[in-house]
Amino acid sequence: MKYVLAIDQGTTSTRAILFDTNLTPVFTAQEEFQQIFPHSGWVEHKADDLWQTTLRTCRQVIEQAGGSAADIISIGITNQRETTVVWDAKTGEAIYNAIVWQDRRTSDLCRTLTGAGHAEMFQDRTGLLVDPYFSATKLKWVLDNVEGARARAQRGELLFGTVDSFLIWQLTEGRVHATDATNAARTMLYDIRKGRWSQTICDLLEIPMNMLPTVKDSADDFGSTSLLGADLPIRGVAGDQQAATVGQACFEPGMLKSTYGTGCFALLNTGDVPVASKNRLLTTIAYQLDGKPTYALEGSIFVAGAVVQWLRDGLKIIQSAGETQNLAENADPTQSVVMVPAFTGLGAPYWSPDSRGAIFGLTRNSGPAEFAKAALESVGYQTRDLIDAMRADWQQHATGSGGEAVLRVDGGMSASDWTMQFLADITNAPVDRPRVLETTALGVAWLAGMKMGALPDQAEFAKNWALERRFAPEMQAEERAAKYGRWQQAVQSTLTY
Ligand SMILES: Nc1ncnc2c1ncn2[C@@H]1O[C@H](COP(=O)(O)OP(=O)(O)O)[C@@H](O)[C@H]1O
Ligand SMILES: O=P(O)(O)OC[C@H](O)CO
Repeated sequence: MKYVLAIDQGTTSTRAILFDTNLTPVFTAQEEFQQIFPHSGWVEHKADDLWQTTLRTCRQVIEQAGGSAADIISIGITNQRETTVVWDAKTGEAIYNAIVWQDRRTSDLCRTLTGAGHAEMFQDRTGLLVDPYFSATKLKWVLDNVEGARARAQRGELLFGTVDSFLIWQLTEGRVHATDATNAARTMLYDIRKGRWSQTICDLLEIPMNMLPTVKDSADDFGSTSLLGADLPIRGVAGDQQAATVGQACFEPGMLKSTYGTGCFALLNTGDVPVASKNRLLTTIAYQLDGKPTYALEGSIFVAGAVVQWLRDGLKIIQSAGETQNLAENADPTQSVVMVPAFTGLGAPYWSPDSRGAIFGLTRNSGPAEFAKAALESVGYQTRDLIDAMRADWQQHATGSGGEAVLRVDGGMSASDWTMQFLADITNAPVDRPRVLETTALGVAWLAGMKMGALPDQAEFAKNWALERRFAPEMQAEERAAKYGRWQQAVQSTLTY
């Protein structure tokens, strides 16, 4: 049997998955690694943990498949995005821990950049809002705070990369320093229209451009590795949310996917047009094939499944995530408890880093069931915020009817039927859950296998997308408006600007 190996290097764990040539996942290995919180709002990973868990999980799946690496046609890498690594160009050793996308240490610097009038320039070039979320200010922080870093970078002794780049460098033993356009688009250093690193931004942030990786297509030649038992080509690379967009076959303008993991990330394909958002969404690259970028509007929510983890690990009112279903079904329908899970600030469309969570509408009878229901509903409300913003941005650009807006969902939390039904109800749009929920790994496996000519082309791949269940909106318009109104009121009162 022949396989494609997908590496999914995520925020809390690394997974290696072997797909057969029908794109069925057949073997999986997964390893969690340490989360480091040195100060409030700081989040780091040991770069070597990201690499070692990658190497180990890859070796484990190959072992599971009978040990023959020669059966692997190609490798694809998908990754937590924005997370920033700076490493020694000779040894590959990181000079500082990986600074994770959730890290807020550069919020003052971002405020200064915005205050100095640079926000528009950043949005024009990169499609992004100036926020600590992205790599640029994290890289500047390393250059400013690790002794001798900037001088060493200027001498060409240090390299920068997002996690994909770091792993490619390690896998190819230093031969390839590259990334793909989707990852580059998350750095806040890349001009998404011109398709090259922005000299203006690098000058402003004093980032030596010689430390930046070469930017390639999402299906491209990223070298090969001989560390897994055979010489294996790396041919697919994409940031995890973009890989999920590909895995969901959202190839037509107007198609929309939303992934529900720890956070939630919705991407709307806008075709070859980089739509500038007027509603505080991000403009990004969904994928780049044959040198041609396909753009997307993205809404990023920092807390989705994480609110369920909080019910389990913080409040301890459930033992497993699945229990929320039963609790929500049995909640008192006369209560209107609203939870705003702004644990680490609010992402799109509010971008309020200093907001904190709040609960409204408690009565003496509010208990675990009402809390669980409010937690699941908060995910639906936040998605509605994004979709309203997307619709507003998209309507100005889309021509023709565009058809019915359908939301394709995936990620761990999309297993929750109750949440998916509420999502359909509150957005007033059908929610489609596919049979394969491993869309992130699937997307990059397809990119890597297709590049080798071993998997179907884009049209054929899109045809194979299969629906498991459609959730159709059932809620009455009046109830929807009343509920969403309460959410809007609640969220407004947590904003700090
Ligand atoms: N049945 C469920 N109901 C509600 N939430 C769930 C359910 N199953 C998983 N989750 C949530 O989904 C998240 C895990 O999804 P996953 O896609 O593995 O996330 P990540 O890739 O971000 O680690 C967890 O936050 C968990 O609380
Ligand atoms: O690793 P995940 O699945 O939490 O995804 C993280 C996103 O890429 C951050 O932008």
